[in-house]
Amino acid sequence: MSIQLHQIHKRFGAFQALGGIDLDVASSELLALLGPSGCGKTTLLRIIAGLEAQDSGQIRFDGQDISHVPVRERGVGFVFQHYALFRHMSVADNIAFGLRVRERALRPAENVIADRVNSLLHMVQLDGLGRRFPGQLSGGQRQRVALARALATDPRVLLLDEPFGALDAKVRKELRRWLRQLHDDLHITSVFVTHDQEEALEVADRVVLMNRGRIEQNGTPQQVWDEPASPFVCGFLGDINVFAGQVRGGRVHLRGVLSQALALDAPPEVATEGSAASVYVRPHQIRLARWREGDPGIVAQVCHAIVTGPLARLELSPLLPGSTPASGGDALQSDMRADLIEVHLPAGEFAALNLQHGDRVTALPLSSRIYAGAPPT
Ligand SMILES: Nc1ncnc2c1ncn2[C@@H]1O[C@H](COP(=O)(O)OP(=O)(O)OP(=O)(O)O)[C@@H](O)[C@H]1O
Repeated sequence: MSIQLHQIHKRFGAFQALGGIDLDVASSELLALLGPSGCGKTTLLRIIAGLEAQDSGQIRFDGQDISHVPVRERGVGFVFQHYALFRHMSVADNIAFGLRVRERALRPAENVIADRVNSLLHMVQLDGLGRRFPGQLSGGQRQRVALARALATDPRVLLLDEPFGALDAKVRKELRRWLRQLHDDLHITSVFVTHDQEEALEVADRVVLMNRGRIEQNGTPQQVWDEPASPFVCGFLGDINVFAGQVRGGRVHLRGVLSQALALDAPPEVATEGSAASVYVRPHQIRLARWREGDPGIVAQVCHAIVTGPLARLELSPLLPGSTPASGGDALQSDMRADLIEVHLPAGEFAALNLQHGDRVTALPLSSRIYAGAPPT
């Protein structure tokens, strides 16, 4: 079952929650709606489900307009963040619920329901736990029951709202891999909401980045990671260093930090001489070396370093323009400080550099994304 959304608008009073969403979800696709709190992800999911009415725009399932079809007739399964299981019902009764509330003519016989419940319990790896009550299960188990319950009625579309949001990091990781596996087995068109970029990139076939009720980018995990379409997307997907720059002679020169022999190629859309640019560099895309006169890079001092397992994370304090790296311009003492630079490097490389607090280094961006305009303040 494919889903097509066309120009979905939604207001809550004067507040525009969705400002014209166009989105196609292919049949059997697992799509993530990703974005910061309040950007409209849940509202969009609820509109697809029919739990919320759009102000305008169309929703089609397999090309058929279901914009005004009530929730019960849309054939969607829904999983919420907070389990939403019936606490007074056993696990088996929870899973059977959607089948038992069907009108008499469509309701399966009790033995058919029992078989279905058993096969769903098996699918979510909870064999033998049908008689337990939700209070006797772990959070991860409860979410799997919620998923089994959503699947019981053979929905055409599965919608999941932060399904693992309330779980601890380890269980969350396990369950998202398991969800991916389950999706690969069932091929049910699924849309899930998350504000966790790692979760979206790891699990989804396609990621839709939302911001303030609009879609900023729509692409495969690889596309949005490698080619973020906007500063917002770049900043949202993982840790980032942002530098102010200026175009001179077709190249971008950094401002606000002291750099040596460093100019970056300006992309065509940022080529106007003298114009402002923003340079986005991920912490692992920086090469670090002990400072030497003339070596290319941003001149900085080591502020802070921690090693966790295979990774060293450093914070560097860049020297300010006009200071001289060899003698003065002590960035650590200065009142005027630029933002700290975050650098990630393999722990072995960090150990080999043998850096101490206050040591002077050059930080060379190996790869960057450059956008027109000054960085956001
Ligand atoms: N029933 C409502 N009445 C008024 N405002 C609402 C209502 N539902 C949502 N909103 C507002 O619409 C905006 C989008 O909400 P929504 O729940 O879709 O965001 P979200 O991206 O899912 O956020 P989160 O990740 O925090 O759940 C928010 O500013 C929210 O306060």
